[in-house]
Amino acid sequence: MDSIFAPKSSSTSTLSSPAFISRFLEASSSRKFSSLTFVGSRPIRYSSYSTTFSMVSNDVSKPKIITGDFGYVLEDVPHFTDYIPGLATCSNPLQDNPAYSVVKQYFVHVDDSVPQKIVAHKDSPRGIHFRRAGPRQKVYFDADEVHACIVTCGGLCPGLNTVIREIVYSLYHMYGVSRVLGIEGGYRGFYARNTTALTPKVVNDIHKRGGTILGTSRGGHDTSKIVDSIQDRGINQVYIIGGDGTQKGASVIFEEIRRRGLKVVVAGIPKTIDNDIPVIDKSFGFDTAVEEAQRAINAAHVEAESVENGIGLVKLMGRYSGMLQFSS
Ligand SMILES: Nc1ncnc2c1ncn2[C@@H]1O[C@H](COP(=O)(O)OP(=O)(O)OP(=O)(O)O)[C@@H](O)[C@H]1O
Ligand SMILES: O=P(O)(O)OC[C@H]1O[C@](O)(CO)[C@@H](O)[C@@H]1O
Repeated sequence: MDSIFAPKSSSTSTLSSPAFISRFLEASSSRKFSSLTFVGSRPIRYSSYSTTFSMVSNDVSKPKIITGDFGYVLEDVPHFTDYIPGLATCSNPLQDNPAYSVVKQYFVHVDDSVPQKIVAHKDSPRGIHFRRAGPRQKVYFDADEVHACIVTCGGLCPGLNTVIREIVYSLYHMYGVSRVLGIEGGYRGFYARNTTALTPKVVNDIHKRGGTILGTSRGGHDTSKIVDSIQDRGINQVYIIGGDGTQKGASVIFEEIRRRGLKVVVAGIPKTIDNDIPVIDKSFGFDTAVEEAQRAINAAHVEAESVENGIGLVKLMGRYSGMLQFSS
């Protein structure tokens, strides 16, 4: 969440790139997260270690690839600094926050990236890397300037309300932002009349409830109407929580925002109860799903054991992913 705020573009020799781990690889299952757009960006300085960074593609429809020495490949994501050069920056408000300023190395270094594969051989190429998430020292928005919105799309997953709450709390309490709007009922809520003002008070208890307080839906993705609404409402940070379809939608929203040259950040927050995203440790809600599944399995086990030739059958969600079944 901190990565929505990105550090300063230095004046020379920089390439802009997003701060969230930008691009999740396709899952081993059928789920595709190939076009996630995450927010926050920072310049990539030519570091002393990797001296040959070069941008291979800066087309939003194609992967943003940066290469370096020893077979280093950074699969980056697009960001508004790609098309709005020379944006002013300011210090991250967290630098003055006693809760964070005491922690050494709290901020993510501009050159930090996360390797796709942990195991490597001494002679093998360094391989594919992703932008590392986390707070940067410099950000692109003044707190007063920010008008954020949050939307949830696709199916339900445990933890959606917790994610909404954390975004609101972080924006308010860590970054001093006071305008956060809840878009109701998924993508189509952008062009509906109703919205919800999200304040710490409004979201205080929502993590104790299931579902999403914003409501969700499938369908209703009209890109230009959505971006019209973003523009008309003066929104400049868009937090989109949802699955692979939702992230494809987020990607085309960003493309339209880019086409219009708007200084608007689009943050895709991946939601999958199936935990089928490589690179990240665990997707939110997965643990709860495992716990619930265990309850069902245990109950079925008791039933099955209590009768002669008893069989317990529990059907779990997951389609082509076996993580939930395996873990339960
Ligand atoms: N290729 C796409 N381009 C634009 N919008 C899309 C695309 N695919 C899906 N969407 C939109 O994203 C929203 C959610 O998509 P979808 O119903 O596929 O759920 P999902 O995000 O994949 O979540 P789940 O994993 O629960 O199915 C819908 O409003 C849908 O219109
Ligand atoms: O019923 P369908 O179309 O297979 O989709 C259900 C899938 O959606 C999810 O509920 C969420 O992605 C999966 O767990 C599940 O496998």
